[in-house]
Amino acid sequence: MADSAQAQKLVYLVTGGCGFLGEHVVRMLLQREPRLGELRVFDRHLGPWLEELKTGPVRVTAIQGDVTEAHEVAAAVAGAHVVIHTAGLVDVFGRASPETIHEVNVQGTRNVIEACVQTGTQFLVYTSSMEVVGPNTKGHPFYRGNEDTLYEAVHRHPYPCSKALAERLVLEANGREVHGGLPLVTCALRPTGIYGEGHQIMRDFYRQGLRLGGWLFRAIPASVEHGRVYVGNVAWMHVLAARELERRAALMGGQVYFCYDGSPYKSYEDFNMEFLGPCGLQLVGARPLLPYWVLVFLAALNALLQWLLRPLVLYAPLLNPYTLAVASTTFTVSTDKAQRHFGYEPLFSWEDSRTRTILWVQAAGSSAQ
Ligand SMILES: NC(=O)c1ccc[n+]([C@@H]2O[C@H](COP(=O)([O-])OP(=O)(O)OC[C@H]3O[C@@H](n4cnc5c(N)ncnc54)[C@H](O)[C@@H]3O)[C@@H](O)[C@H]2O)c1
Ligand SMILES: CC(C)CCC[C@@H](C)[C@H]1CC[C@H]2[C@@H]3[C@H](O)C=C4C[C@@H](O)CC[C@]4(C)[C@H]3CC[C@]12C
Repeated sequence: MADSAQAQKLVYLVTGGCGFLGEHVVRMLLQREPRLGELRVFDRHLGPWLEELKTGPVRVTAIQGDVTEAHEVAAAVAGAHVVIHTAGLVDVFGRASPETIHEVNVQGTRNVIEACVQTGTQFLVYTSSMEVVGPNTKGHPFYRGNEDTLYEAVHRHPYPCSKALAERLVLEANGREVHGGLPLVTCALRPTGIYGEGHQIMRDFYRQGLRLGGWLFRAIPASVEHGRVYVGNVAWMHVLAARELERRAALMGGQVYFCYDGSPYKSYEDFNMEFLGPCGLQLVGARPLLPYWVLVFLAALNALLQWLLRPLVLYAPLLNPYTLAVASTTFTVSTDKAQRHFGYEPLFSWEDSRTRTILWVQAAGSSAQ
């Protein structure tokens, strides 16, 4: 990737490339990365949509593999110039065990780093999460904060714990010597709640609203702001960061960046209504219909039932003490660090992001997808 090799074609590897975000990163790379020569898509579960990409001008290689298997990761990384590591177990509902979450998110990330070092891959972009910062277990608001805002990050839940540990590994690996003698350059991107085409929780809320005759019931006060960012912009930020890591290694190496765009600051439910409203749903109540303590009680009851039923059946509802805390604690970002460091500007306006998401909810909600 030297000056003389401007026309050199690059090999990119996207782990988790068949997930919600990963698919957008894969498609974005194909559309917007002119130096792309080969795109390797690594995932435990490969999507059938990959087949259609194989007919284009860029070589697309689908690799079924597990990030917890070091040899599979090393084989996929060998010869790649850039790795975008989005693979992760996103579970805040208690579906997977804490050990499994740790294994995939922490050991999987360690395997990716070691594979880069062993095989000589120099550039690594890691998909972190806002949750490496918060909301914390004390319910402190993070109001339009940035990467330098002081905040007491206290993690107990396995998912944010694992993302925080993995992010630290990635940042600490910056500067390590990779095979061939060059330094590894890493950075971490921290999306807030991602929305857009492929967002399964949004689709689930839509279907639930349809089942309830078109009504959803407000649970969280409208004054609680929850950060959201459009998936296309998060993908674009990954592509840009990966592209600029080489040229701006000294500035970007070892840095974290919140993902942001022009999406409005709203409560989780009011934000969802931006899409579900035009799809025919209504949110009942200007204020929460149930007192907060009732929600706390129901969330605790769900956690107890999950624990009691675990030997028999997996009971993993959306409401639990952790998701209630996340949804009811203000956490929003306001920053321009990605713009200053690597020239990021959102590719999709809020209007565009909204329209694309509405069209997807309408299509996905009515199909058996
Ligand atoms: N969805 C959000 O709101 C959000 C917000 C912040 C950060 N993130 C982060 O973004 C990344 C992608 O999240 P997503 O929402 O697209 O989730 P997702 O579940 O849709 O995608 C994750 C992908 O990783 C793959 N994967 C899981 N375990 C694997 C393993 N052991 N080996 C190989 N592949 C494996 C899955 O098959 C899946 O395709 C994650 O790292 C997540 O922590 C997501
Ligand atoms: C209390 C109920 C009314 C609603 C419950 C909503 C709950 C399922 C939602 C609220 C906030 C959501 C999380 C948030 O957008 C950010 C992230 C970060 C990311 O790394 C993984 C997904 C996650 C945890 C969202 C999961 C769903 C949450 C908790």
